[in-house]
Amino acid sequence: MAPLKSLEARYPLLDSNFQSFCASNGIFTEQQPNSDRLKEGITQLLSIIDRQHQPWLNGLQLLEDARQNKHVLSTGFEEIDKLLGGGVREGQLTELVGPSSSGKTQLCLRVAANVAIQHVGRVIFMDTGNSFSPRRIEHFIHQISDSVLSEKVMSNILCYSTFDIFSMFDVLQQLENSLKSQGPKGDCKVQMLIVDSISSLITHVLGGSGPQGHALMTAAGFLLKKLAHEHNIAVLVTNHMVAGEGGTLKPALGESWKSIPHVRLLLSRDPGNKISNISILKHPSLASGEVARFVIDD
Ligand SMILES: Nc1ncnc2c1ncn2[C@@H]1O[C@H](COP(=O)(O)OP(=O)(O)OP(=O)(O)O)[C@@H](O)[C@H]1O
Repeated sequence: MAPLKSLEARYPLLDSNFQSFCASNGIFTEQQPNSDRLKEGITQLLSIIDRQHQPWLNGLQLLEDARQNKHVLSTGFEEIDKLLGGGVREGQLTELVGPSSSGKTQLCLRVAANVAIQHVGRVIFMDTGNSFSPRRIEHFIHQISDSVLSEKVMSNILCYSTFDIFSMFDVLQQLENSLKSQGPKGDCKVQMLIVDSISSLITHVLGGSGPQGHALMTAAGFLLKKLAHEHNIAVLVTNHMVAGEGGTLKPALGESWKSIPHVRLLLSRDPGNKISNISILKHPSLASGEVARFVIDD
């Protein structure tokens, strides 16, 4: 027990309970107190424990991480990419706010098709309102490129239907477990996670005066940002709009949500007009208020 005990002062986690657990499971025995293999095992165990904690990163390491892992994914719309400095960024939570029929779902489907084609990555689409349309995706794939194999691209877009916030947590947890076990060099990297719409899941639990709804909303935002950051995924969520005071439209997830996403974009389209407008409401490195015009489908 002596070598493990000697580590106790440096690593308080290796307390007497931990040592007894190791001893009772034969991880450490009195017979081999100086075994090199055992020391190696302890070092490995400690590094696993260390990895459970978020490391402190300095500015240089963060810059290196941004350069190597947090790529910008083209949306497939030149005008939006130009507005956003290349597209949506891995590691960030991007929110698309817009009134009903402004084209949020259509834009998500088109972006999903583009990411699966251009970036040869996997896209997870969480459908909360039966809005996912494989036919529409196929249509967009042919629109983007007629030379790609649509079967292969389609098979890289996975759809999960979730109709309440708790099943969304379950799916996100499963996703996190599979990403952890797959490691960074999995066969086909998950590059984008889309939740259309996150507001329809959260507004159900926000009603009433209790604090649980807000806690669930914050937990959902935190989990999405954690997945984005730790697994270098671009997360895109939609937020519908509701009538506020005087009938003016406002995002369904309002004041207490707006600090959660890294990027907030407002989508709008006049009825009967093919041209959509997208403007920056919030961005960590770009000015708000800039607008781009684009056409989702010719
Ligand atoms: N399969 C389709 N083919 C062609 N146009 C479509 C198709 N589905 C939807 N649209 C068009 O796209 C417009 C935007 O629809 P979309 O579902 O993207 O809006 P939304 O912003 O997600 O609305 P909501 O918040 O109500 O879900 C629709 O009004 C319709 O004109």
